[in-house]
Amino acid sequence: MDTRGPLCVGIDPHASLLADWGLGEDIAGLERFTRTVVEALAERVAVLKPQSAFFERFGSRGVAVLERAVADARSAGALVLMDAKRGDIGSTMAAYAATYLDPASPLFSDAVTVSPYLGFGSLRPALDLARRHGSGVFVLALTSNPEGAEVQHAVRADGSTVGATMLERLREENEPEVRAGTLGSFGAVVGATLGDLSAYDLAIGGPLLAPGIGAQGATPADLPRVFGAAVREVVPNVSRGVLRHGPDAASLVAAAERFAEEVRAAAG
Ligand SMILES: O=C(O)c1cc(=O)[nH]c(=O)n1[C@@H]1O[C@H](COP(=O)(O)O)[C@@H](O)[C@H]1O
Repeated sequence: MDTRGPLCVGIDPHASLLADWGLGEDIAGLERFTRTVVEALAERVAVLKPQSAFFERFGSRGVAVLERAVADARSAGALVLMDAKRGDIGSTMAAYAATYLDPASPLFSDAVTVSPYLGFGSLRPALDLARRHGSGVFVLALTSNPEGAEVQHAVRADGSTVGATMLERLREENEPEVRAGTLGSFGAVVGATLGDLSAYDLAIGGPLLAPGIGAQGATPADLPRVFGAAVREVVPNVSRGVLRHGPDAASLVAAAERFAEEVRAAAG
């Protein structure tokens, strides 16, 4: 992020975007869309975040497009954060972890998003594998969508909210790295749409993925107000807000650069 700018661009091939780009809602359209984004941005932006659902919906050939995108983006020097939002009992979680966090897997990524709502402890296989291979895990804590509150703001027996508990668990997980003076590899997903979060301790010693800028209504200028001092650890994500400028590669690049510049100006 220091060298490439503070931005994560999502690769979300929505049917509506394929249509806007003059592409078919089929494998050829998916392939062209994905290749255009990777070729335009993988040498420039810090992080690319493919949203797995948009590829899985095309079956095995869609997943093959995703595999290729991950490999091409990584070899162009971008970090790949696989947005898979997996979560299951620990023994099954181990298989999800192997899918995204084992270097031998065709979908091996620098990091993966996971859902902790089967209990933070159920994520242990992913946390351990990420630690072993130097990759990362982003845990849903306070999501950008309004429906998230009914789960994440729920108050536990000890008076803390579920979302705050996830942040606390991540803080514990990052402790060894923080003690060694580095940023930990275990991040939280915290929506940029959520307004003032000063009630939460966002200092988890790891990165904060902040989706919601652009199509969901948040702007880079909101980041300091939402994240306070933790704004330095924020990785802002924009998907449709950049992708709607395609298929012209120069327009995609210009849009990503504009967002990165606005983030820099806002977050310092
Ligand atoms: O984990 C995520 O990336 C995520 C978490 C969240 O709380 N909200 C959220 O929008 N996302 C993802 O971030 C992207 C946002 O896309 P845009 O709204 O088009 O910028 C989508 O891929 C979402 O699935």
